[in-house]
Amino acid sequence: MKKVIIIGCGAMGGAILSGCLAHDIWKKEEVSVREHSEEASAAKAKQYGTEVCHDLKEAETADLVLIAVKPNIVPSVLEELRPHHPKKVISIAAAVALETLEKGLPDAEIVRVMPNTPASVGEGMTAIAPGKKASDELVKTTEEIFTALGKAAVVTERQLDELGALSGAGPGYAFVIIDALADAGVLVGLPRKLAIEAAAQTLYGAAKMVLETGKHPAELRDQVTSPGGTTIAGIYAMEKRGIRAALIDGVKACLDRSDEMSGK
Ligand SMILES: NC(=O)C1=CN([C@@H]2O[C@H](COP(=O)(O)OP(=O)(O)OC[C@H]3O[C@@H](n4cnc5c(N)ncnc54)[C@H](OP(=O)(O)O)[C@@H]3O)[C@@H](O)[C@H]2O)C=CC1
Ligand SMILES: O=C(O)[C@@H]1CCC=N1
Repeated sequence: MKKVIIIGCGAMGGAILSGCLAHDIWKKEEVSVREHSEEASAAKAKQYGTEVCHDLKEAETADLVLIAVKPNIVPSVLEELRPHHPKKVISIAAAVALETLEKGLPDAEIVRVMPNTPASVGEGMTAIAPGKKASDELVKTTEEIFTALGKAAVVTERQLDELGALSGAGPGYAFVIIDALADAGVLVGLPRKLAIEAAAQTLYGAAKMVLETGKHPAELRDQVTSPGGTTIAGIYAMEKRGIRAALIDGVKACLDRSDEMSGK
């Protein structure tokens, strides 16, 4: 039996946990969760049907420790963990560099990972950057976990930060776009529920076409835009309002904030 400790079982830690349980990567009894208090840990354990990590001493014998707290909490978690010499650690914290993690836990094999919340429904996109001491086995285990929860790519640490701004934060952008398209549907007369379903399914279907055909998105867009037709009129109006520049600026601002947070 494996022993996995999840430190911080919020939006992302919980998404990874539910994905791993659903895909039989971990069994409930193999996982213990730790929150900032015993009470909070018990509540999360009850929610997911897992065990509670009562004492970080348990990290001494754990096969894997997943750090999934907010970046500003990571230093205190590293301090708490250090005396217990965890062997294998995955950190999903944005803007907390491998160098910082390796200084905090000098004995551990460490991998930095940038997942996203669609991992909870098996459609995640995860970047994996191995630390200096990370064994091939830990990288393989990490790839196995996140491939089961969607797509995963082993990349450099800089690319992980860049992907953080694209795919890590990306679901946030996508939900805004879906919400805005649904508003547009309501504006032209559709019921809200139908408008949300149509907006979400349309983005999902378009994304699937890009992934399955391997065609450039511009080529697929051309198939929708008849000359002098309706779609090109819509795209022209959106381009005039700077839709592309808004998205590019958004990703750049996200990366700049990540660099600022990690002191670059
Ligand atoms: N959300 C996302 O889409 C993504 C997040 N990440 C990264 O994942 C990490 C977690 O983010 P997210 O899940 O959104 O944050 P959440 O706040 O949802 O989750 C963090 C959890 O950690 C708990 N916590 C706080 N202090 C401690 C502590 N000392 N020990 C144990 N648990 C503690 C929090 O409890 P409480 O709420 O009571 O404080 C909360 O349940 C961040 O570092 C973020 O950068 C990476 C990719 C995507
Ligand atoms: O906004 C955040 O801090 C996290 C990092 C990537 C997605 N969400």
